[in-house]
Amino acid sequence: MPLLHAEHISKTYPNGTQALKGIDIEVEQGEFLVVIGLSGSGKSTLLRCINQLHTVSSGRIVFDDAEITALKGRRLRQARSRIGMIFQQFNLIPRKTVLTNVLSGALARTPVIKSLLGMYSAEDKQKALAYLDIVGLAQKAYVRADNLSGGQQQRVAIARALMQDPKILLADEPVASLDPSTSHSVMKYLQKINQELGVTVICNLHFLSLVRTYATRVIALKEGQLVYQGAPSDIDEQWFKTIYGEDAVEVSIN
Ligand SMILES: Nc1ncnc2c1ncn2[C@@H]1O[C@H](COP(=O)(O)OP(=O)(O)OP(=O)(O)O)[C@@H](O)[C@H]1O
Repeated sequence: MPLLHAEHISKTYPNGTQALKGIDIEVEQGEFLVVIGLSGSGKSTLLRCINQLHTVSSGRIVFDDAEITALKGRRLRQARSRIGMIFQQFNLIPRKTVLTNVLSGALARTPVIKSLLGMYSAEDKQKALAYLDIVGLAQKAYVRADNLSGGQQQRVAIARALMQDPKILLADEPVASLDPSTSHSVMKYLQKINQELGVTVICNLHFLSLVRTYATRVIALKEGQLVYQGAPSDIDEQWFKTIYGEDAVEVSIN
């Protein structure tokens, strides 16, 4: 049984744009799956449908044995709490400390009044510090988030997502705002949590050189359809042109 199974999912936005057109994917526990494709091919929409930020127009998604596309209310919140997400723009609260930002990842199981007052349990604080250590930022716990570099902020976002005890982490172009060397650093931490904590990762990326270094499997979208799935090493020049178009040229990120 795969950890995640998207069956023939389609998404049409209210303005009529058909962003996904009948996608089938299975993701096994422990994979580091990278999604590639031109801008507008549907990568973000796919991730947002998986964690139900967007509802699918048709098809169904089964995650961890539950059909999340059919869940509502508390059961949907429970299922979603096992799906972490990080974004291109990090989405931290800039004026709060790094530790407070990480603790906010525990919101799903913290009573609203306690979270408003910043009253997190000692256990959650310990856990947040341990996750900051995993992403190499324990010494920055009491620094304001907006004093950190972009790469460090993305690592805080990873620690925040880990507070949910996710089974799967969705990363929507996590390095698109970062320079090349910082991009590798963030990707290495994602690889670390995949390999050492066993968190399955689905990550949208633009640069094939990163894909080749970090992905255990790749899928490619083109105009909302799945056009490739396989090993990163099997993406030869012909596949590259199928995915990105005849005129595309590969650019490396070192
Ligand atoms: N909220 C929305 N309302 C209407 N159309 C949308 C919305 N979000 C995305 N789209 C459209 O859906 C299509 C797929 O967009 P999506 O953002 O999923 O692609 P993407 O591959 O992630 O692109 P990028 O790499 O630029 O982020 C595009 O045509 C886009 O313009």
